[in-house]
Amino acid sequence: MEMLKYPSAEAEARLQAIVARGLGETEEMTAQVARILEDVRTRGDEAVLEYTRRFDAPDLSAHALCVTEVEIDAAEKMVNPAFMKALDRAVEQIASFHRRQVQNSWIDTPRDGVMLGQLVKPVDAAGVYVPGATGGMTPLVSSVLMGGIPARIAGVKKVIMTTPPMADGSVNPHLLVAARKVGMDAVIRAGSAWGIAAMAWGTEQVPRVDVIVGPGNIWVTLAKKLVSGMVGIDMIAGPSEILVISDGKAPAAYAAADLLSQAEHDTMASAILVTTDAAFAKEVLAELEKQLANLPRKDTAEASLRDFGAILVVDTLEQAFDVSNRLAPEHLELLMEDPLSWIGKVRNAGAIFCGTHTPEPMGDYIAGPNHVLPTAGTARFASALGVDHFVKKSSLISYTRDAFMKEAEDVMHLAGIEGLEAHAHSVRVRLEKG
Ligand SMILES: NC(=O)c1ccc[n+]([C@@H]2O[C@H](COP(=O)([O-])OP(=O)(O)OC[C@H]3O[C@@H](n4cnc5c(N)ncnc54)[C@H](O)[C@@H]3O)[C@@H](O)[C@H]2O)c1
Ligand SMILES: N[C@H](CO)Cc1c[nH]c[nH+]1
Ligand SMILES: [Zn+2]
Repeated sequence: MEMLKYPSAEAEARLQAIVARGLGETEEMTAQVARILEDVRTRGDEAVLEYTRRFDAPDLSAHALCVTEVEIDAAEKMVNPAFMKALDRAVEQIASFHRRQVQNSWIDTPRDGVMLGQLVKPVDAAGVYVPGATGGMTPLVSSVLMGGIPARIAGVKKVIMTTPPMADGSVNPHLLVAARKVGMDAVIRAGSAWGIAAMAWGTEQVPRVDVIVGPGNIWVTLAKKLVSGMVGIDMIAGPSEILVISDGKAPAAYAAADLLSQAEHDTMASAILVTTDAAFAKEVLAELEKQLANLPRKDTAEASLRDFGAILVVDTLEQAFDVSNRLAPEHLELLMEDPLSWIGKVRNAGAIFCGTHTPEPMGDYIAGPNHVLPTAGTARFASALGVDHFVKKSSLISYTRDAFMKEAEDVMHLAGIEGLEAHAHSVRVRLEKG
């Protein structure tokens, strides 16, 4: 990763390349995902099992898509007290944050004889995708909480989750314990596009859901995009992103560590530093080298920094915020003095982390807000996963006879302009009755 002065032609080219990454899909990838979706739609469990065996768990047995209660009982005996303590704290803090998001139904009487309102109702069934990488290598326990807790708070009756199994067909015990903790009704061992397809269409063993939420790699995200419309989806929550704005006053080691925290997620993740301090930029570059050397996921992080990373040196912090607003990053870190006084400059960002002691991973695991966030520039219009993604709102309308009489003429007039006589007649027939 090189250091670039911004604005400059080189920095512009780099930013364009990062923006152009989008989801990173090719036509062939989209076609492949479409084929998988169709295959699962027509062949159900047989197809899901085939893909799971081919990509993740060669030894998966024929009837084992759903994890059993016995497996979860066994998982509870495998996890240690430190995990349970951390899990309990995370659950409590995430639940407390999401309870504040609940919207109640309301009724109003804005005009004499007219009652209007909005009924907020949960969807009947929701599916939570929990990433696990090939063979369940990076089981995102925290994503179980981020999907399950808001669904439960919204009042969804049936909440299931699906995740790629490990090579022997088992699911990581920490995922299972977290699933029981948030009250998942079923855990399905199926990752990638076939996991999404199973929940979207329903199969013999997997219940069909109304809404699918959760993050994932390019295959998961493409599948969610393709099934959306037939089933609700939360957003495009693809490969992770971080943009750090720094005035150079925090230790360079912090900035480097925070960039790597997201780069290690995926070769397609993106990590960018924008700073007003050229000497600091150089120090961060050196720190990245140093910290990368000891990272177990060095190869992934290195590829991410090479392809979608950048260190930009700007003249002013205002320029730094311009760059950030253009990219609309999933995570924006304000690693600077008095970050709150700059909040007004942020227009597009999934989540904003303020100050030296708020590294991005606090939000990934424990702070309370959801870590499922819009990526690929979609923070321009999309928001963090929350209770709202699990409800729908029905409008409520009621007129008394007198109130109807007052507005009937106007309705008939508007219907006439639209050329919709039956609409007008539905009002006229009542007017004529008096
Ligand atoms: N935006 C967010 O809110 C957010 C939150 C957490 C994680 N993430 C992102 O989620 C992703 C997690 O990715 P992951 O890989 O660890 O787990 P994942 O579960 O998303 O992907 C693994 C699945 O993809 C399958 N797969 C691999 N190669 C494939 C291919 N060629 N065709 C079809 N399927 C294939 C694997 O077999 C496995 O089932 C990362 O990109 C991470 O950055 C995003
Ligand atoms: N940073 C991810 C969102 O992009 C969420 C996560 C889960 N576990 C670790 N990180
Ligand atoms: Zn993370």
